[in-house]
Amino acid sequence: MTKTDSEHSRNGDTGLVIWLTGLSGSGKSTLADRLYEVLNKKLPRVEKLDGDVIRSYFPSTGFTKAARDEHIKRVGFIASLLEKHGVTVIASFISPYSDTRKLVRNMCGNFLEVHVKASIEECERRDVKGLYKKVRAGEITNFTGIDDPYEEPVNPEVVVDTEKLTVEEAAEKILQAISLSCEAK
Ligand SMILES: Nc1ncnc2c1ncn2[C@@H]1O[C@H](COP(=O)(O)OS(=O)(=O)O)[C@@H](OP(=O)(O)O)[C@H]1O
Ligand SMILES: Nc1ncnc2c1ncn2[C@@H]1O[C@H](COP(=O)(O)OP(=O)(O)O)[C@@H](O)[C@H]1O
Repeated sequence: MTKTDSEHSRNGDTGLVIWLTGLSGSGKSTLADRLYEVLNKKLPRVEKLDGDVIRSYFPSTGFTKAARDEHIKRVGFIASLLEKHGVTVIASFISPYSDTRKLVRNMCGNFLEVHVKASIEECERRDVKGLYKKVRAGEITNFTGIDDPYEEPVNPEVVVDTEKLTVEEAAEKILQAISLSCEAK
C-alpha cells in the first residue's frame, strides 16, 4: 500500500457506489480490481459488481439498448440496496447511456461516477479479450464504440485517462476523490 493509499479518511460507516463507466478495454476491470484490493483492507464491507461476471450468470442478457438498460437498472438497484447496508460497491459496467446512468445515480445515495477514458483506437489496440478482432471479422455486431453508441459522461465526479495514467496513478486519483467526497459530507 502506498503512503497516499493509507491516508484515506473514509471509515466505512456509510455506503458508497463507485460507478466505473467506459468502453470495452478502457480499464474498468483492472481499476475495479485495484480499488477492491486497497479498499477491502481498510473498510469492513466492500463488493464488486462487474458486467462480464453478472452477464456470465445471466447469459441471455443482450446488447440492444433495451437489454442494456434493463441490465443496468437491475444492477443499479442491487448496488443501491448494498449501499443502504453500508457496503462500498465498486461497479464496472460499460453503461453507455447517459439517461440510464442518471437513473442509477438517482437510485443511490452516495454515488461517484468515474469515466474510465481511453479512445476507441487504443481500446482496439489493447484488444484484451480479442473482441475487437471479432467485430472487424463481422462476428460481433452492436459493439460499443464501433457500431453502437457510447455517450460520454458530461459531468462525472472523476475522469481517469488510462492512455496517460498508469494503473496505480488512475486508482490513486479515484481513491483521492473518494476521500474528498466523504470529507465534504
Ligand atoms: N456488443 C457488445 N458491446 C459491448 N460489450 C460486449 C459486446 N458483446 C460482448 N461484450 C462484452 O460484454 C461486456 C460488457 O458488459 P456490460 O454489462 O458492462 O455492458 S453494458 O453496460 O450493458 O453495456 C464487455 O466487457 P468489458 O470489455 O469488460 O467492458 C465485453 O466483454
Ligand atoms: N491506467 C490504466 N488503468 C487501467 N487499465 C490500464 C491502464 N493503463 C493500461 N491499462 C491496460 O488496459 C487494459 C484494460 O483492460 P480491462 O481492465 O479488462 O478493461 P475493461 O474492463 O474496461 O474492458 C488492461 O490490459 C490494462 O493493463
